[in-house]
Amino acid sequence: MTLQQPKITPKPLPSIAEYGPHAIEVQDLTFGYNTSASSSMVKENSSNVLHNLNLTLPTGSRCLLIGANGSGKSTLLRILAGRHLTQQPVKVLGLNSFRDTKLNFHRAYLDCDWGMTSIAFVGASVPMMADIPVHKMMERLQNSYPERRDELAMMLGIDLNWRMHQLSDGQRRRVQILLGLVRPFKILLLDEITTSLDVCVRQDLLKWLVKESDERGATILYATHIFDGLDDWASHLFYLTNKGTCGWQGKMEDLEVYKELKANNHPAKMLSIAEHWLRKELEESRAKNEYEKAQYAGMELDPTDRQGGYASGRNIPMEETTTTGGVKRQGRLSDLMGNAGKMDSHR
Ligand SMILES: Nc1ncnc2c1ncn2[C@@H]1O[C@H](COP(=O)(O)OP(=O)(O)OP(=O)(O)O)[C@@H](O)[C@H]1O
Repeated sequence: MTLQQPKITPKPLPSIAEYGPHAIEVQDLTFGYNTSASSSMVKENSSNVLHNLNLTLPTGSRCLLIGANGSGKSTLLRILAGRHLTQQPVKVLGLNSFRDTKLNFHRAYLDCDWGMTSIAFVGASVPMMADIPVHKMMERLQNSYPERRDELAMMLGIDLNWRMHQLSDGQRRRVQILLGLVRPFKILLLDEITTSLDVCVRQDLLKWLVKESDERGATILYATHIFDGLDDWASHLFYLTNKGTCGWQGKMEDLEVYKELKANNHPAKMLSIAEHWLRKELEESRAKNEYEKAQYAGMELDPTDRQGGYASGRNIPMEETTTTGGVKRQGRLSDLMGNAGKMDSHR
C-alpha cells in the first residue's frame, strides 16, 4: 500500500498572523443567490438563504452543523470555504474568507461534488472516468507529506495503485478524503462526505478527526444528517433554522437537552437533539401550509374567471341566427380574431 517515491520537501506554507481565540467569525451575515438579473447579495430580500447570521467558533473545536434540508448549511460552508462573495466580510483564521488566498494553504473543504464532472449531453455529476492511479492524483502534494498520506491511506483502506476510473462511489469518496486531508489543515469544512463510506471507515475517520483537533488544534465544522457515532464527537453545535437564522450555538455541555439526555444515558443523543429541533420546524411549516391551504380554499375563483373563461368571451351568448338562416357562433377566439361566422360555410 505504501509507495517508494521521492519525498519532496514541502514549501513552507504562508504564515498567518495571530488571530485571537476564534477560528471562524461571522457577524450579521445575510446572503442570497443571484437568481435574477439584479444583484445577488441584496440585504433585505425574502429570497435570501441566510439572514443576519452570527457564528463564532473557537480554535480547536469540533462543531456539528445541524439544519433541515435547504436551510443553508452547504451555502454557509461554501461561504466559509471562500466560494461565494458576501457583502459582510466573513473571517476565517482572522482573514477574509473570500479574498485572502493564504487561506487556501490552511483550509480544507470537502463536499459531495468531488470526483464528478459535468459532461455536455450527459449531465452533471458524472463520475470522473480518467484512467489514472491514485498516487498520481495531486502527486506533488502527496509526495510532500508521504507519512501523512500513508497514514490516511491505511486508515481509509486505499490502495494507492487503484485506478480512478475503476472505483466504486465509496472508494472514490475515500480518495477524495485522502487528497483533501493530506496537507495539514488549520480548519476543515466538511459537507456530508461520509454518506457512501462503510461503517468501519466512517468510524475510523471520525476518530482520526478527533485526533487532528486534539493534537494539532485543528478546527472542524461538519454538516451532516447522519448522527451515528457522533454522540460524543462534537465539542460544539450550531443549529441553522429553516429560515436561515441561528437557532442555537455553543458548547455541547451548555445545551439543556444534551445534559438531560446524557444524565439519562440516552443511546442516541445527537439524533434526539436534531430531531427535537427539526421536528418542531417541520410541524410549524406543516401547520402553516394547512392554514394557507384553508385560506386559499375560501377564496377559490370561479373557473370561468380564469384565462380562457370570460376573457375569451364565454359569457357572450354562444349562437345567433344569421340573415341567411345559418348559425353564427360567437364568444370564441375566432370571433375576436375577426372571422366570426366562418363556420356558416361548412353548414
Ligand atoms: N447555486 C444555487 N443557486 C440558487 N439557489 C441555490 C443554490 N444552491 C442552493 N440554493 C438554494 O439555497 C437554499 C439552501 O441550500 P443549501 O444547499 O445551502 O441547503 P442545505 O442546508 O445544505 O440542504 P441539504 O441538507 O438538503 O443539503 C435552498 O433553497 C437551495 O435551493
